[in-house]
Amino acid sequence: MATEPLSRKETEDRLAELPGWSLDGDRITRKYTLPSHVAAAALVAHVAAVQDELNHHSDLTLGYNTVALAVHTHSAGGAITEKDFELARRVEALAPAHTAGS
Ligand SMILES: C[C@H](O)[C@H](O)[C@H]1CNC2=NC(N)=NC(=O)C2=N1
Repeated sequence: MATEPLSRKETEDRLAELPGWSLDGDRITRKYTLPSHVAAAALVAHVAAVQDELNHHSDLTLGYNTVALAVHTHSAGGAITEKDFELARRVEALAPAHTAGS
């Protein structure tokens, strides 16, 4: 998986395919709302397992009924790379099973 920084246009093109995700400074971010705090914690555990699988570990924050991700690539100097979008797509794919919404 390439870890070169993506251009602004490459980033925006990929974000257009990921509703709910947006650019916040030098990271791509999304916040999910869950039906309960325990459901939110379960989503955190699931995302953490995917992060280990991909060896790509974003900030992952448990709030009250919420889970927030802020993703960039440390090894690319904090830039946004294709690895960030791979993680975002994987999280999008698993979120519906947790009834995670915007
Ligand atoms: C040694 C290991 O491959 C690196 O530390 C990985 C682990 N997880 C990571 N996560 C993120 N977000 N960026 C990285 O550059 C990164 N590098």
